[in-house]
Amino acid sequence: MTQTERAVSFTGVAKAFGDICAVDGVDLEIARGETVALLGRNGAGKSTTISLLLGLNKPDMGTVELFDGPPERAVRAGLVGAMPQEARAVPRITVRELVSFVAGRYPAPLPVTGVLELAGIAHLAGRRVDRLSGGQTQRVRFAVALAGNPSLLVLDEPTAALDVEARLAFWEAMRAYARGGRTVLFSTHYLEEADAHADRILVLDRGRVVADGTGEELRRAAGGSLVAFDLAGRGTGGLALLPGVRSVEVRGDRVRLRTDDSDATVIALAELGAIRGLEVAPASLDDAFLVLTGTRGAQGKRETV
Ligand SMILES: Nc1ncnc2c1ncn2[C@@H]1O[C@H](COP(=O)(O)OP(=O)(O)OP(=O)(O)O)[C@@H](O)[C@H]1O
Repeated sequence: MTQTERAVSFTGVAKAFGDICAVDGVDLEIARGETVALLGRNGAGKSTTISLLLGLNKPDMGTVELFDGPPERAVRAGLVGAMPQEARAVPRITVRELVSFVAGRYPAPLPVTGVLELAGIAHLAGRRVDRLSGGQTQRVRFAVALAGNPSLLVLDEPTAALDVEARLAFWEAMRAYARGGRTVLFSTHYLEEADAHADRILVLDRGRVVADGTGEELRRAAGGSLVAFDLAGRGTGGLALLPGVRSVEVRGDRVRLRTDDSDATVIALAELGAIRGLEVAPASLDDAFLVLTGTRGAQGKRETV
C-alpha cells in the first residue's frame, strides 16, 4: 500500500494498563475507502485500539499513523469523525445545537439538516441531548461523528442499544457515507454485522489481530466444513489423521470433524463404514470466530487469509 492510499497504519503497537496488556503488538493497515470491522469479544482490545487510533491514548510501544502523520494532526485537520463508546453527556443543549457546534469545528462540514436526516434524528432536532433514550443517544453520537464530513469515520460499537429498525437505518446511512469514498472503521461483537457491512474483518483477541480477511476468508481459515456422524460404539482413534481433518470434537456418541476437504473426509469415513447419521455443513462464521479466538480448537497465531 503506498502512502497516499493509506488511511490507518499501526506498526508494532502495544498498550498496557498495569498488568493488563490491552493491545499486544498490533500491525495493521487500512486503505482509504475501505470499510473495516474490528471484531472481538468483551475485553479483546477494540476500544483501546480505537482510542490509540484517535490519539486519545498513547501507545507504550510502536507507531500509530492516520493519513501518514500522527493521529492528532489528522484529528486537528478535521479528517476524522468519531463516535467513542462513552459519550459525555452535555446538559441542556439540543440535538441540533450539539451537531451544529461539532460541525462548526470542522473546515468543510456537512449541512446540519442533512446530517440529522442521515442519522435518522431530524425529528429529535429540538430535543435536549440529556433527555434521550439509549438508542436515540446512539444516533446522536453517529450524527456527531458524521457532522464534519470526515474522510475517516471511526465508530465504537455503533449499533449497541439500537432496535432492529434503527439498526437497519444505521447501516444504510453508514454505507451511503462509505460509498462516497470515505474510510470507515467500526467495532462490533456481532459477526453478522461485520460480515454484512465490512469489506474486511479484523478479529482481535487478547490484544492481538488473530485474523484479517473477508467473512468468507475467515470461514475458510477456520476450517471450511464440518462433518458430523454417530460413533455407534466405534472408537475415535485415527480420525484426526483422515484427509482434510483439522480437529475432532466428540460429544457423547456424536463426532464433529472440522475439515478443509469435506469430500476426501467423507470418502475416508465411508471406507471405514462410519457413516451413520452423516451430516456435512459449511462452517458458520460464528464457528470460525470461536476457532480464531481460541475458544474452540487450538489457535494462537494470526491467520493469513
Ligand atoms: N483505562 C483502563 N484501565 C485499566 N484497564 C483497562 C482500561 N481500559 C481497558 N482496560 C482493559 O484492557 C482490556 C481491553 O479493553 P477494551 O476496552 O479495549 O476491550 P474491548 O474489546 O473494547 O471490550 P468491550 O467489547 O467489552 O467494549 C480489558 O481487559 C480491559 O479491562
